[in-house]
Amino acid sequence: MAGKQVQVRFCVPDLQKERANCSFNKEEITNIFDGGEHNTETRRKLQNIIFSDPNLQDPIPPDYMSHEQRYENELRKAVYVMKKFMTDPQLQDIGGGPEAIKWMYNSILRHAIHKDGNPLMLHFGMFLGAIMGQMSEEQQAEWLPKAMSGEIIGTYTQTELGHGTFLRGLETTATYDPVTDEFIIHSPTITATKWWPGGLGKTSSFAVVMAQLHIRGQNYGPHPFVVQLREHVTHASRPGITVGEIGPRLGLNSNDNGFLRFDNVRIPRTNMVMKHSKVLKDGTYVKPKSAKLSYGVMVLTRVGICYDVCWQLMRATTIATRYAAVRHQSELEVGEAEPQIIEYQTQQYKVLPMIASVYAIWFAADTLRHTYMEVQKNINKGSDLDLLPELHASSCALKALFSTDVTDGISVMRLGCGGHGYLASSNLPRIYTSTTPSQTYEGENTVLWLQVARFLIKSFREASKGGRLQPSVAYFKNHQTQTRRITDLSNSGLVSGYERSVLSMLEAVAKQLQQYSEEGMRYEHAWNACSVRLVNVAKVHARYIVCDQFVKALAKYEGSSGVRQIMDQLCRLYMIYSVTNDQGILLKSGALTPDQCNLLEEELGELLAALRPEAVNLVDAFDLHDEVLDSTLGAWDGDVYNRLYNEAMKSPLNKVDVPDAYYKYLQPLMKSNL
Ligand SMILES: CCCCCCCCCCCCCCCCCCCC(=O)SCCNC(=O)CCNC(=O)[C@H](O)C(C)(C)COP(=O)(O)OP(=O)(O)OC[C@H]1O[C@@H](n2cnc3c(N)ncnc32)[C@H](O)[C@@H]1OP(=O)(O)O
Ligand SMILES: Cc1cc2nc3c(=O)[nH]c(=O)nc-3n(C[C@H](O)[C@H](O)[C@H](O)COP(=O)(O)OP(=O)(O)OC[C@H]3O[C@@H](n4cnc5c(N)ncnc54)[C@H](O)[C@@H]3O)c2cc1C
Repeated sequence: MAGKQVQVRFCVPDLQKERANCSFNKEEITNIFDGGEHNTETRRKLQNIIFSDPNLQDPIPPDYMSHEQRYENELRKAVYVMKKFMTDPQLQDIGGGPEAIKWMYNSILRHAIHKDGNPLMLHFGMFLGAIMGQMSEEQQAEWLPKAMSGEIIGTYTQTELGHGTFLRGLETTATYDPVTDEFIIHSPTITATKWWPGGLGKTSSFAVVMAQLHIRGQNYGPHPFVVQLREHVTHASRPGITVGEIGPRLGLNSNDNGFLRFDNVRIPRTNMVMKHSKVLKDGTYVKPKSAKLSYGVMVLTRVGICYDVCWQLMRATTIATRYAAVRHQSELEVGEAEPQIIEYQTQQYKVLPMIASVYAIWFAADTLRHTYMEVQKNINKGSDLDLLPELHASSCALKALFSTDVTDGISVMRLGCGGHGYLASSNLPRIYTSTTPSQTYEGENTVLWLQVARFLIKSFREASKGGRLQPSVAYFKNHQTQTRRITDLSNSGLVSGYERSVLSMLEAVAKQLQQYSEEGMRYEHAWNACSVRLVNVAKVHARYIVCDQFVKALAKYEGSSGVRQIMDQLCRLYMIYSVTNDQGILLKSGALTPDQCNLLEEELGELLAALRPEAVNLVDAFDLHDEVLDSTLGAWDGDVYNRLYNEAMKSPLNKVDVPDAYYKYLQPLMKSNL
């Protein structure tokens, strides 16, 4: 147990001092992020199993491996995990087998086993997600056992060379042939080539393929189909299939992201994924309740990404905070000992708001997950889909906001570790390169912001007509009666300040849209001409949601007073950090005055000072195992300098005193200049 470990494990004196006085129960916080005591126990049990298993160690640091070695090493571990989890009796109490694997890959532990991606990530994420969320019960009975057991490995292939964002523009076709009761899957152009899917290059034997459904010359839009790509046993690509890997990326280089082309590949009609839309044998198309239900796997993944980036921020803040408590530099007072860098207010301003952000993200992600589950329940019951626009808008808003905040936050954590933060052994570079693509995949963020804006403008118009509003925009109902200025600076006052700013921004942009329309501009062009403003208002609305959820989560919190108190401080810090960052917006909308901004900035300084003594304890409470951190700077013992030195010794260049390259290139140059 983390609490007990504190008593017995070695750590450097600086960290001992930090840990000596803790005002709250760390274990209670650990349980929050695990989703309950039982989950904490399960995670720790899994940790003990996987981190003591030599088969899950890397033979050399992955940074020194070739492209092929990295892929092979991660695939080896992923398959080992699957086999081990299928049979290990210790795992039976968490469902054993596939359930245990799913459990692990849906937790922070996946980042500990697979440090730079995992060839089976899309299999466990979107392929299984598509089977469970998009297939009929009959289809699930056929496909789920095969996918769970690893008999087939799949991925989700939607993006093409020519189109990622604009789904309706996909070019891959699935044409129904009623004579043979088959679909013909085809890539008519170079730009129709599927491009990017994880695990597609060399790993997957099957794929869910998004293709334009054509029946008797009519296009019914993009629909998902299951296609076999590789033969059983030999794994050779099947006739009509051209498949391979797309080459090195900024990060996640073990994922074998791939390309895929189809040359009139025939699949049975029943391989269309048919929970929502169907094609009958005679070619009749059965419409879904909403055309957007086939986008459901993306929505689920956007929810998952909110948690995933939160875990990345937990790792980065733990590393940077511990390092800030161990690192001494410069002078606060002339002639005095060099202080821990965490004593500098500017350093506190780097780490503490990011620690607070972890909580903010977690609570908002949890609410989003519940909305997702409610919508799923309604879909399964066949009841109305009223909440679908709310779910779409909130999942777009939070995925876009959190992927941006966390990527930026990780960058700040790296800078906060000075030069050592740039070393691969700090793990901050890899945490960064694994997180930044979340701003692009599963919906490029600008595009998602524009989806949110579309929802906001629609809701704003609805509000002015007194119409029904979705929960996240219920506050629009007051928009005509409210004055803009807020008078109290409490958390609820600041939340209200955000509400008023969103409304003020919406009013202005709606007016501009109207004006362009009156001047004869087509709506789509007017929209484009206002889109920078539209993205801005969507971002402020998203920040409002997160602040609001944080305050609401604490209002419901029933734990100890110590934890409650520290979370109140973190919530306050998050609110003031956000508002002061956005003060231009809040001032412009008239929600705040310059004097109020000054008061908030003063309070921000006081909060940083109040939270400073708790910083290390706060990140300890995330309870991240050293294997999860994988960092010379962030390990629990704080033995930073020995770790840095030992890692440097692993560089292959240090195997010999004088490398061959010297004799080949440098020596001739140096000799010729003698
Ligand atoms: C403690 C428990 C923890 C559990 C945690 C579990 C953690 C799991 C870990 C997760 C790991 C994450 C690792 C992820 C790896 C991911 C790999 C990446 C995979 C991919 O990238 S797959 C490809 C993704 N591609 C995209 O996202 C494409 C983006 N484009 C689109 O989504 C759409 O094309 C777009 C932009 C929405 C436009 O669609 P379009 O059809 O053109 O729609 P319109 O703009 O015309 O709008 C029409 C109308 O429809 C509404 N709409 C659109 N989409 C949806 C939707 N999905 N749902 C509901 N409604 C939707 C839209 O709002 C419009 O409505 P109107 O009423 O205004 O008309
Ligand atoms: C690491 C990684 C893993 C991935 N894994 C998968 C996977 O497993 N399966 C899969 O199918 N795909 C996958 N993708 C693809 C990913 O989903 C797409 O790259 C993403 O949806 C963005 O689409 P795009 O590349 O076409 O970008 P584009 O849409 O071409 O974006 C380029 C620029 O154009 C702008 N833009 C585009 N449309 C608009 C608009 N309407 N309004 C304003 N601006 C616009 C964007 O904001 C952006 O600045 C992956 C991508 C990455 C990076």
